[in-house]
Amino acid sequence: MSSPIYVAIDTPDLARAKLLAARVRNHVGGLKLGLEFFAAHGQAGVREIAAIGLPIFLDLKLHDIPNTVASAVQALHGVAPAILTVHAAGGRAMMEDAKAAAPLGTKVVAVTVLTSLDASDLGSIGVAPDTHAQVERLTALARDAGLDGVVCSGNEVAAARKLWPKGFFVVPGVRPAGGDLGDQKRVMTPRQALDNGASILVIGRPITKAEDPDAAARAIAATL
Ligand SMILES: O=C(O)c1cc(=O)[nH]c(=O)n1[C@@H]1O[C@H](COP(=O)(O)O)[C@@H](O)[C@H]1O
Repeated sequence: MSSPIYVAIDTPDLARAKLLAARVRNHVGGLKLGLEFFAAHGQAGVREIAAIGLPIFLDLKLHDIPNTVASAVQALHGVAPAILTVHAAGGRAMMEDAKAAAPLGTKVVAVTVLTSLDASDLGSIGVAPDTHAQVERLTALARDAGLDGVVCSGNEVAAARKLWPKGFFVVPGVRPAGGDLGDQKRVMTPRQALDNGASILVIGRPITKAEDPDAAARAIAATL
């Protein structure tokens, strides 16, 4: 079975992205490219990284009116990523239209509550300050909209999977024991996140900022 680790290649520097991807390629299951990389290099850049031969998770976290999101997803057919993100908070119609516009083999997954937010952050944007309840609510909405899965933290993934046993669960906010949290607030170790029901783990800085990214990826893989 291929590794559940997707490395977040978060850099606007194409040469660095290629180097990182090439260094970790034998010990991870896929590569995640997000806003930072896409803003700098667009689809041409995605194709260059895809040429390394691993599945691509294109994390654009689309969140707009249904027509705009569907048109953006349609415009991505040239890269047809393995996984694509939208924000569940965009609503059911937006998610339905995003899925309908996606290439056949692309899993469309919805971000529930960002792992950089805690209960008090939810309160500050007018949402009930309960991350579990909000993840569960948005997971049910994504399931009913016909998406493939959701993104949530390792803290909520067991409860979310209970609501959607066949869903595809993406867990970021993953840190090896004692690792630097950075801007993440809801974190978990890779082993715990998998045990709780994650389908894949998104791991960025613990690998990409390590002196030896390949060794860091291997060390994390060894804990799984
Ligand atoms: O959709 C995501 O991948 C995502 C959702 C979320 O709630 N939290 C989150 O951190 N991410 C992404 O996961 C990666 C985490 O990176 P590190 O914190 O460096 O491991 C980043 O690329 C984030 O954009």
